[in-house]
Amino acid sequence: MATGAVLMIALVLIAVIAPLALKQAAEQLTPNAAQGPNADHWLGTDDFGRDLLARALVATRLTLLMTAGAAAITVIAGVVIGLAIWLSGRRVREVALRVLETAVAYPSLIFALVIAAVLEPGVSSAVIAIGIAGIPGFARITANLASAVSSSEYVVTARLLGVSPIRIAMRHMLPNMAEPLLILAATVFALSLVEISALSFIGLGVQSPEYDFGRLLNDSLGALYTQPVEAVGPSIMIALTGLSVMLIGDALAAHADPRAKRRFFRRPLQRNRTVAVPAADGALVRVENLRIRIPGRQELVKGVSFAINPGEVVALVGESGSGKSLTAMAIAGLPSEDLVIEADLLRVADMNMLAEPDQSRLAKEVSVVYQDPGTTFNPSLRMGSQLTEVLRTHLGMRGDRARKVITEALAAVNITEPAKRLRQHPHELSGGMRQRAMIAASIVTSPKLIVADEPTTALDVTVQAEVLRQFRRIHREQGTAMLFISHDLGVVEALCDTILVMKSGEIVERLTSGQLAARNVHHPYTKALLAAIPVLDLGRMPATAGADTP
Ligand SMILES: Nc1ncnc2c1ncn2[C@@H]1O[C@H](COP(=O)(O)OP(=O)(O)OP(=O)(O)O)[C@@H](O)[C@H]1O
Repeated sequence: MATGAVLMIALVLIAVIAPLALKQAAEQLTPNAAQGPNADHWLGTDDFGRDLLARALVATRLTLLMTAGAAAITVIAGVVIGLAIWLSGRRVREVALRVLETAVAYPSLIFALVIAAVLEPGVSSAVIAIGIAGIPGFARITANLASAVSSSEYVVTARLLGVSPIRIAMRHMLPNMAEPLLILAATVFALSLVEISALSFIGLGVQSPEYDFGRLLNDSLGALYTQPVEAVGPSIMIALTGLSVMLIGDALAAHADPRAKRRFFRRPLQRNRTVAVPAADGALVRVENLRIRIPGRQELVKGVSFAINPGEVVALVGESGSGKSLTAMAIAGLPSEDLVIEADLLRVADMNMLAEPDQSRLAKEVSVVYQDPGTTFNPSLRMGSQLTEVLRTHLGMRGDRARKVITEALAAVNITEPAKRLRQHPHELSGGMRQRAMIAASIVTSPKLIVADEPTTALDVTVQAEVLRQFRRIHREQGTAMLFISHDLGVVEALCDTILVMKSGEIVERLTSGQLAARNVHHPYTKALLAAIPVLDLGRMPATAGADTP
């Protein structure tokens, strides 16, 4: 952004100052005709003895004004038309979209040439021609963006509430489309620059004695073999103007998509650390003094320590934003790339999670079940190909064998007609079914650890009970260790051996299941959580390995 902005500021300064300071050198006829570059005329002079550098700099004002004018016509008309299409009735919209599609199929420069040829050649006709020629493309893109926003719940609600279409467009739609539109506007500016220069170059744009970059290029054509340096000034100015706008557009795009930006700032995990660490203490997971922070800002997780023994079910409980998911995802090897993860020790089995552990081993030994079964699966792929992916990729199973294994796993989590489910898309399954399918997929590799991040929160109470039953069964049958995240003590009471209560990035209380059952809690926050337990009677799980709470 900085380079693009600095370049653009420099160009604007040139556009303001050059016509005032260099007009004489740029336009006064002198006897120094057709000189090559020299100390007085850095780019030489033209056939009339005018300074070529001065002319290129003076032309910046007219070129920028024309480009801005054309881009403004395209963007304003494009946005108005694109929004109007989505605010009008279905019939008008269908016809308008087809008309736009036909117009977009026609190359905009040829469209501009036709308009410019019809109008009298000159500055305003070039601006109007290029501006109008860009409208269909911009309107089409705006209509596409508007189509996504107009089906969002807040727009539908506003419609139901009787908010006027113009108000819906200004308050609800435009602000939510502003970022991509701004980025596109930068592209439109760069395109308009090239097209306006092209029009002037072929004689349909700016007419002598006025001159823009394209007109200067046109003037240089006659002397291309004898005085080729004449083309250098306007060419460089066109390239610099286009470059500055595209750099600004790129920066806007990076700003709109933080993931694109964070690659540059990514603080990698300590790659130089050894991948394998000794696991002599018998714990499956050991976390010592885990700290997670946003670079340059406060810590989100502030020195958390705990262990999970093989076969143990540990719960991380706490209010929203207390750092449960961050802790769990660091353990699962899925930390957010824009965060800094530090710890004295962070290991699963003998894998050092601060280094980059072997992906294939990680996929087999640690499974993750996420909160929202609606977003876990790719809606465009059938369940079969998604559920069998880990088996095919990491266990090298062939398709039919993988399908057989996953069919059995689906049946084990009480999914009816499992073979049929594999042929279905995610939306054809209920939320509870999708979550159980996720659980089935998480156990087929016989992982040592399942990290379940609020796996029941998005489900209704009866489905919650079924999903919890499945976790309990898996634990009983396979002895898999689990890290179970919840903000609900009632849910974890039925499932977990050890309960770690988190608040503001710290573990404020550690409880065994016995202590929790006996309501033997001390921290006021834990007491408050206990008071909020909903009734969900699942019975207790059989006791497993004892809690290891350093
Ligand atoms: N990538 C990130 N960049 C900046 N802040 C983040 C990031 N991820 C999480 N946070 C912040 O860290 C804090 C802890 O987040 P975390 O997701 O661990 O909370 P949680 O306890 O799991 O809450 P919930 O129950 O709502 O999921 C929150 O304040 C959150 O806004």
